[in-house]
Amino acid sequence: MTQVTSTNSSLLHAEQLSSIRGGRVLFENLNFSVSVGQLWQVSGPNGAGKSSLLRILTGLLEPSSGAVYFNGQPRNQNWSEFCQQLLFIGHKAAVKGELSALENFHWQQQLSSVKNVDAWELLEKLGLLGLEDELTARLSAGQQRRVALTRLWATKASLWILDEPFTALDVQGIALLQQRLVEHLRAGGTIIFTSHQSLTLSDLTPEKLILEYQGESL
Ligand SMILES: Nc1ncnc2c1ncn2[C@@H]1O[C@H](COP(=O)(O)OP(=O)(O)OP(=O)(O)O)[C@@H](O)[C@H]1O
Repeated sequence: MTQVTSTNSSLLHAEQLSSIRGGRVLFENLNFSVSVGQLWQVSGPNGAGKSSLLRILTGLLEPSSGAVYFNGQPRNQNWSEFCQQLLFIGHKAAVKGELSALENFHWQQQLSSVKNVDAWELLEKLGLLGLEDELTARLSAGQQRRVALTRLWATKASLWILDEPFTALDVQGIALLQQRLVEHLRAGGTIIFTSHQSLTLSDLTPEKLILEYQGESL
């Protein structure tokens, strides 16, 4: 497992993080620091604990031990600011199947409080024009992913945590997402993502955190 030393200036710092799930140690005493403007890729084999780690970083899952710091303070003491700065998209498409693409976008837009995005332009950019009234549950996996990714164009959050964001996307969708990630980084944003593919965004090479599969059960 790659470990990186802590710095006080980090945006997000993981201190001695351990996770035990399903009677198996996924990772132990994991330390790393993510600075503002960095791109981090978490990789490793199926079941290594990548999604679990991302969920711990977002606060959706408690670590078995250790702590997460945000802007130099325990994240829980900084919770409101952390939530304002965070955009998390999990590995499931995270869309409401009973709503249309357009309704999903409006619903997300309400949550993000970003109002100045033209929904029609965005749907066109994401290749969803003509499908806007279709129930999202009836769209293909890649189209559902595109609906979920509309959030990346309508957010003020600076810290993006994305679990397998490229899943199900076609070549054009991957290029569009890569372009959006580069824009966010160039604007000073920070991204932590998981992917099984090695990735270079423009001239930006991600910092790597590699989890190994710990096969032994407790
Ligand atoms: N809800 C759960 N309850 C109990 N154990 C779980 C749960 N979800 C995951 N696990 C355990 O955690 C392990 C790691 O799962 P996780 O989804 O974090 O791996 P991953 O590295 O993201 O895998 P993949 O590459 O397949 O997405 C699983 O193998 C399973 O043993």
